Amino acid sequence: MKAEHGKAGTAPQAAVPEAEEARGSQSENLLFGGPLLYTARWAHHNEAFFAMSLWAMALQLPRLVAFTVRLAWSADRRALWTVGAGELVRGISQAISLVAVNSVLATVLATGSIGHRVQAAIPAMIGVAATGVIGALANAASTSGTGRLEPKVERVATETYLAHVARVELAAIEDADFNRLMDSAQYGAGAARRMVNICTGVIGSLVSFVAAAGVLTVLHPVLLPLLVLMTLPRSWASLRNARARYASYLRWMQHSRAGRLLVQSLMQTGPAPEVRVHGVGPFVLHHFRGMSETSEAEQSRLAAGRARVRLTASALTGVAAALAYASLGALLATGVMSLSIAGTAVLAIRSGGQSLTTLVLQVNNLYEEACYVQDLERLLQEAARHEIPAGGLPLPDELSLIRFEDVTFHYPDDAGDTDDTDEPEGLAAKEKRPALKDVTLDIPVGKIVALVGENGSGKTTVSKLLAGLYQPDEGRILWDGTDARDLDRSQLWSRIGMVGQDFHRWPFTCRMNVAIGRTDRPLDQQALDAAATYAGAGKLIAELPRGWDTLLSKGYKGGHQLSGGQWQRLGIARARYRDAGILIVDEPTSALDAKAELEVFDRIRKLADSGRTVVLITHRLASVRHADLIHVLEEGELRESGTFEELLHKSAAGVFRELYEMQRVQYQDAALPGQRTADAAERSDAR
Ligand SMILES: Nc1ncnc2c1ncn2[C@@H]1O[C@H](COP(=O)(O)OP(=O)(O)OP(=O)(O)O)[C@@H](O)[C@H]1O
Repeated sequence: MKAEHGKAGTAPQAAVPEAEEARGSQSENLLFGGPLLYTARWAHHNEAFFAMSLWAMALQLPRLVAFTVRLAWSADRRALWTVGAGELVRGISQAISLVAVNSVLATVLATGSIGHRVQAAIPAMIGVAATGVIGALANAASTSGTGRLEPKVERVATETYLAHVARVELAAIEDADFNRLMDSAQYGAGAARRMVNICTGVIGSLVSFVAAAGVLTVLHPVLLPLLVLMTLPRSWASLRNARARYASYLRWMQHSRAGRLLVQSLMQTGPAPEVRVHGVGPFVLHHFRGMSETSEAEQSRLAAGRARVRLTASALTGVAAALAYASLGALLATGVMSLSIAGTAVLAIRSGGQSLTTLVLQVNNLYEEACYVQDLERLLQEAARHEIPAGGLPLPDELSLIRFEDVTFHYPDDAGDTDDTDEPEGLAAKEKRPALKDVTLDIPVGKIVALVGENGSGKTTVSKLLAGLYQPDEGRILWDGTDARDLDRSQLWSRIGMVGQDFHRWPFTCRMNVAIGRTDRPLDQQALDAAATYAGAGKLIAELPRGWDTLLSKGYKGGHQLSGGQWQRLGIARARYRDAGILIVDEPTSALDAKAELEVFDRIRKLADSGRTVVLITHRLASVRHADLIHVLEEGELRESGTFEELLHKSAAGVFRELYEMQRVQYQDAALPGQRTADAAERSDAR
């Protein structure tokens, strides 16, 4: 995709007026709530445009080439040496060849018998042939070296990118600016790969050009400036076009991503049923076309600009060429230059012109690719800034209490990005409510602690902070008195197992979907079986077409689809296989049948008996009856804490009691025919 934006994901034909772009297309507004184009203001904010000024880029280029060479060095040193040496030899052989050609011409055009002149030119002719052979061999070595090097450089760059991204705090991954950078930087690996190829070309063309320039300067000092003059317009044109492409790419990046999203929504298995039953297909297609047309307009605008710039450059090149050949003619006519020298000069101008044009084009390509490599480099720097700190205080082996102390937390504020004028009015201004406010609560180790409350009350947020995925804005999370910020995070995570509401369904085999809970140990089939039994997934796995080896992803050969409840069992098995001291289970039974739900809660209870801490988030209040401690949250604040009995008998106005009453009534009203409802039983028992 890179600068080409691709359809719908892509960018623009008839120029779209700026004001119209700023308002966004109908599809953008309807589907995404506003225009998707980034404003130049954002780009300035991120120094992207600053870095694109020619002078700034000229200063950056050596550094970015060095960055790529370092990548190549770590990818395959031998191949790098082969490429470097191959290109150097090729360039030198071209230079020697030009000198030899000059010698052949001078000898053949000299005075004397033709047989004698040809005979005298034979050594130089052999020289031309030999340099041709050496050049071809060097070229072959360089080509094969580049072929080996390129994919490795891309792999090393991609690995570096992914390794950095995987090490950043969750808050960074959710941050809109960091996401934009990840978007633009992902093309850096491909660009680094292309830069290797271009760099090798640059070495070759540079050496050839220096040779031709040397010959020209020796022939007559005026020839070299003429040659440079001929190449200038084309250089200007290609640099200008590269800048325009990159600027457009930056601006349309988010639009491209949204376009790809639309395409994928029609291809993936997840939305496939809804796409059909709800007839979403034609709707999405309609908007795909709408977004494509907007981006086609940008492509056309770019193409028109490109054509204009190229036309101007061609005209200027024509004038410069006429000037160069007229000067050569004048030198010949005035007898300043002999015919043989003029012949060599024409050859040198042609060869030097070709080398210089190639050199300029390659430097220009280098410049364009360097823009993307620079994004990659910037991402690595930003990722390092947001990196999860390594090391820290060790966790005591025997923990007794985790305490939230006056914890206030806001999620990374993507809505409040006021730097971007595309922001829908009012959003940024709206004060965001904290997800947690002054929360103080205890999680005694080895106990079952339940978090309950209405949707959006902050239960999952508490569990994520507990798991060290975010840090509080205010307040502290103390692990036996030590602030979690100072603890070694990798140690902290080794103690935690999580089954989130949206735990990931890996498109891998059933075995890997459980074993991925603990990848730092060799695969242990016995432990896998035990975890499956624990989660009540033994029968389900045994009945899968290939048992543990069944691929759990429709759309691949042999892929199998599980039901929501079956996936939930695997999620529980995964957390159990992780075998961590603190287990966080967020709505573990929402998709389970009644029997399975009872079994799961029973097993969760037994975990606490073996000394593990269970943090249980659930809306089924009857299931928290056996919790040692229940925290009730409302609108991000802690309302009540206590045991089931304490909370029920506290007061009629208690939040827990109110929620519990609502659920209890539902079941009582639904008593089976011939059965007494609990209320009726209570009433008659009282009598
Ligand atoms: N990743 C996020 N980024 C921004 N805001 C978030 C994020 N996750 C949750 N929120 C917001 O934080 C608040 C608390 O959400 P949380 O998921 O903790 O609630 P919850 O009690 O677990 O709700 P539920 O019962 O629906 O799972 C909500 O207002 C929600 O919109």
